[in-house]
Amino acid sequence: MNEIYLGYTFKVSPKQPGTDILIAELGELGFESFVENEDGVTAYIQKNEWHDNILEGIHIMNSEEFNITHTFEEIEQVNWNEEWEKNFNPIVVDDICAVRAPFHDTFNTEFEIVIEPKMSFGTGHHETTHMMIQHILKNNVEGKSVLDMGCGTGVLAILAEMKGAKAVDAIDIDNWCYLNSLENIERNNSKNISVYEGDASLLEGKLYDVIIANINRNILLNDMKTYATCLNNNGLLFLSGFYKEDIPIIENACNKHNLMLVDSLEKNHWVALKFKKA
Ligand SMILES: C[S@@+](CC[C@H](N)C(=O)[O-])C[C@H]1O[C@@H](n2cnc3c(N)ncnc32)[C@H](O)[C@@H]1O
Repeated sequence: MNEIYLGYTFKVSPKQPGTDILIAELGELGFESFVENEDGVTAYIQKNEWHDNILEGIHIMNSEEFNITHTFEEIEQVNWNEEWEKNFNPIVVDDICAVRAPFHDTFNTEFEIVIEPKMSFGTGHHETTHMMIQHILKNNVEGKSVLDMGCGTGVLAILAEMKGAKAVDAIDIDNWCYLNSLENIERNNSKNISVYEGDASLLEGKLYDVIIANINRNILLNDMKTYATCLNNNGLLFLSGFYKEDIPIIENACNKHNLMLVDSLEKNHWVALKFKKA
């Protein structure tokens, strides 16, 4: 990765949920990597994706509820490994599933996933990844065909495979995530996962028993019809990447396609919903 990046360091008060909201908004504008710190977050964007007024479209910066200041610098070469290594602690979800880096000690949990996340989203630290892991742990995927849409590091696809899914497709629109998922799949010795770079247009003619999509509200709404078409009857759809306030709009879009809400998890304002196709 020799592209030139701009690194914005934001101080956010109150830090939560301000930092999460800010990260979600920056992600929509093309910022692609986020390193949280004590006061907020440093967000990176490639220079060719950047323009002078980029921060003007960020609603939370004009909100009276939060005080956000920032500095920024141009960076010739970011040492991504160093960045994420200093910020990546192993996590254990419900004492059953650990997500750790290759340099951490092993855990004695039923499932252990080794991830080298680099710039891809999905170390299990983010609330949405954590809750999607919880959903997968609670549900039977044995012998099922699974789609992990917006796979990031591939962490959710890897867990589904470890839990006995017979075939898993993992798709991400981002080239870096696609490559990182391939690496992590090999690292975890996953045999039944196929990774593709692209979006919902790759799904034509596909059918799954379970679809997992942790992306964001607008992309989920946009692609809902495709997900519904690709889901077998009685199939399960797990959705995350949006806030509690977005539940009615997401549920409404799902209901239009015979997808009924059957379970929900919430963590720091983020939610992860389970739908069943009638
Ligand atoms: C919030 S991350 C989730 C990563 C991982 N599944 C997890 O749970 O940690 C969302 C991922 O969706 C990808 N993405 C964004 N838009 C997409 C689209 N239209 N189709 C497929 N993937 C997309 C992003 O590149 C990013 O890796």
